Amino acid sequence: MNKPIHVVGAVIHNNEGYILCALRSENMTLPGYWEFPGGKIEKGETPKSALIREIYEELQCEIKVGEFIEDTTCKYESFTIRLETYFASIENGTPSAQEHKEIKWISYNKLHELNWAPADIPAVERVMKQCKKVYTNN
Ligand SMILES: Nc1nc2c([nH]c(=O)n2[C@H]2C[C@H](O)[C@@H](COP(=O)(O)OP(=O)(O)OP(=O)(O)O)O2)c(=O)[nH]1
Ligand SMILES: [Mg+2]
Repeated sequence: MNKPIHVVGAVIHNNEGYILCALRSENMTLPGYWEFPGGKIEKGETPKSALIREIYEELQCEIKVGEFIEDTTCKYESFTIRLETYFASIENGTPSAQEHKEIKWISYNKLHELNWAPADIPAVERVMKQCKKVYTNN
């Protein structure tokens, strides 16, 4: 297996159980897949500081990083990704797509309807389960 590229993704949620989902554009790798916004951790960064920087670059807003969700390694054809996901909430600003083809808020119980990047599937499942507990008490 190639050495995994360490990537962080933010599961940005609001108080009504909607999650901000981002569609990768034609000029990115994995075009046409939905993902949690974020990107590669750079030298000297922690997952949390990388997420804050990436979200500012990609969505022009400030987030507060919360609970850890998943750590998944996924082998694609020409590279391997280690994706760590964290819940996050918006502290300042309104998300605006700088690099993605589209961003949209989706209710937690509809997340499975999108065409997710393969590395995201375990996180999507965990988010759906955790949100279901919070919003339906079971
Ligand atoms: N950000 C993000 N990347 C993901 C997810 N799932 C997944 O397979 N990836 C893959 C796509 C990319 O091949 C790789 C790195 O993500 P990226 O392209 O966002 O990296 P970056 O923001 O640092 O962008 P760049 O500087 O390399 O252009 O991880 C996800 O949920 N979020
Ligand atoms: Mg990115």
